Amino acid sequence: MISLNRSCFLNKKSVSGPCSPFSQRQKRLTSSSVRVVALHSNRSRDRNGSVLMESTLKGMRDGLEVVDPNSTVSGGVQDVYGEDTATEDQFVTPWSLSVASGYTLLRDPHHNKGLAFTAKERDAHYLCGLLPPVVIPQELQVKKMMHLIRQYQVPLQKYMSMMDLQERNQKLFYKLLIENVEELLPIVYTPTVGEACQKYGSILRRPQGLFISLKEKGKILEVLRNWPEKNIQVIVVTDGERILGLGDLGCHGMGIPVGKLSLYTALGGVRPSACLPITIDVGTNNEKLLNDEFYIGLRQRRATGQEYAELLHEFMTAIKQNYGEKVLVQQFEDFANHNAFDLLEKYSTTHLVFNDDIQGTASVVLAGLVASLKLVGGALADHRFLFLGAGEAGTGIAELIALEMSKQTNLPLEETRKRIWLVDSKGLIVSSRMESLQHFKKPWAHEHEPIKTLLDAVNDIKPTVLIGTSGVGRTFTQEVVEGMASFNEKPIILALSNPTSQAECTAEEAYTWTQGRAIFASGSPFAPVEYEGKVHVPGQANNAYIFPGFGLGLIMSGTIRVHDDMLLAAAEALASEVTQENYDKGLIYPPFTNIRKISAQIAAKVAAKAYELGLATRLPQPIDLVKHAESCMYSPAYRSYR
Ligand SMILES: O=C([O-])CC(=O)C(=O)O
Ligand SMILES: [Mg+2]
Repeated sequence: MISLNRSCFLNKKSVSGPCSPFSQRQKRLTSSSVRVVALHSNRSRDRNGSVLMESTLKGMRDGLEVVDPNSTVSGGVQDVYGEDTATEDQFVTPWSLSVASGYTLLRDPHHNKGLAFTAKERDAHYLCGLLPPVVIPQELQVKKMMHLIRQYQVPLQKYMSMMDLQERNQKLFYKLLIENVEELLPIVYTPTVGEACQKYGSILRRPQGLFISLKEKGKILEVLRNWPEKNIQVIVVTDGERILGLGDLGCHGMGIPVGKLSLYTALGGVRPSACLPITIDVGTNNEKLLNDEFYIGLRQRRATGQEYAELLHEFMTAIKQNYGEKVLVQQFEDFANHNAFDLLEKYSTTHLVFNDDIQGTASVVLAGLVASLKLVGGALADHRFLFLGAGEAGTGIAELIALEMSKQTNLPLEETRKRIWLVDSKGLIVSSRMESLQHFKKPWAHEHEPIKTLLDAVNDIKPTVLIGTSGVGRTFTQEVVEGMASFNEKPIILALSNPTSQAECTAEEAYTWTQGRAIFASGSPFAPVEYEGKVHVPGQANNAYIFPGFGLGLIMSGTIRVHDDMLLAAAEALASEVTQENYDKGLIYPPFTNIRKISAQIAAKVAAKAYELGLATRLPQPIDLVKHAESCMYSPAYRSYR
């Protein structure tokens, strides 16, 4: 392989196709399957070697930070390959590497188009003979893949076939996902991703993210530099200790950051090359994994205390050092409660961090509650809330509801919290338990007699809203749900634990036990239920509604810190997307089909709040933030290669 130094970069005209003088000469100079690659002539490189658009350069010369009006990419997203700045009918060069071959092009998921390579492209890029003769458009490829995926009966087979596609042809993967979001979300995400994590050791093919284990202590920065992409904007990181409601899956938790980041791209339009999935491996306390000869992680019990804190601190420091602080949303995902709260608190003042299980879930649930008020009437402060589960999701949601109530009523937070009750594994959280409570539960310890069971708490508190976040399935029993139905005309019941096996009750149970009166949503999807001739469509109160748009809003505005008001703004934006038609079906969330449009609305509201709070650094503020968000979004359409 020949590699050229930078002075040898050629301009656009010099490699315009198979007949250009340069490419003829190059064919002679190199082996028949090797060629030299050009970068666009209208680009220059900054001090770090990144490509700058002419208009940006002009802006810098003028001493201004500008937004290129013609650019379809912004929000600090660098378009190294020129793919996103080019319209679909312009030509781009599919490599920024100095040398490539047709064979490697087919094996490069970023640029591979499979059978969609045109005859001209096959000729120009040394692909002849490497593909069968037929040329098909991307639309037909989508149809073909969907046909294939629908033939698999087992969800995990569908998952694996999607993962194979992601490794083979990234644009096709995202086009499939975007165009069939309702059908494929349960495959690449909850609930199937849960099963994939449980079996990750045996289904892992090519690693899709970075594994940082205790063995990497002292050299995490070096490990980060092994990742091929440099312009990272979103990191999702797990330590695998509480994967969905499935518990400690150690290193197998990697499926979660990979799945979440594919939604950042498909639902929120963040460029795939800007996304980095990370699993931190400090061991596992899962005996089954420790004894499994195929387990892929460290075979030791979890490091805790100082050892854990030091590794995490080195990681957080290295992240900032390597990627800077403006362009990074760092999403903590599926950590155990004790670490999740501490990490969020510790790093929220120094890093752009976000915990999806605490904050994303809170925002999505608040949106559903705001929407459900249209169906049940009253203001938030007129309702009584009872939670089963006082961990990340439970206390996170409770706090955001209390905050919103406080904004609406001008009552202090301490007062509005009193309308919210939480039950944990030891019963109702009351003030007599204060001493023994973990710190994140303390604000919810109200004056009350101790109550041991959820059923007794339901009958005593008489909540209008019952929310399950305990990670334990089948805990909303018939008696509990019937209790809710006995004192509420339309009981609001949210069974949020994931995956489906951990849901507190099924949609069918919720509708049947309330004679079709429940307003029901769940974390994992349930099919519509017919009860006495009426079809009820359950909503999916899953944080996937919020985090992709939320992340896009932070990125496009160059926000440096997350603020609770941004979570409230995201919730409002989501609630306002529920249409009358949705309400008529009993839905408190809009369908996922329009999620990219919804994400743009959420991104715009989040960015607007960031500008208002003075936390945005990408100036000047674009006039139309929704249009700007839409223009920042990654498109999975193929580009034409010169
Ligand atoms: O992944 C999901 O479906 C939602 C989530 O964050 C969790 O359950 O931990
Ligand atoms: Mg999670």
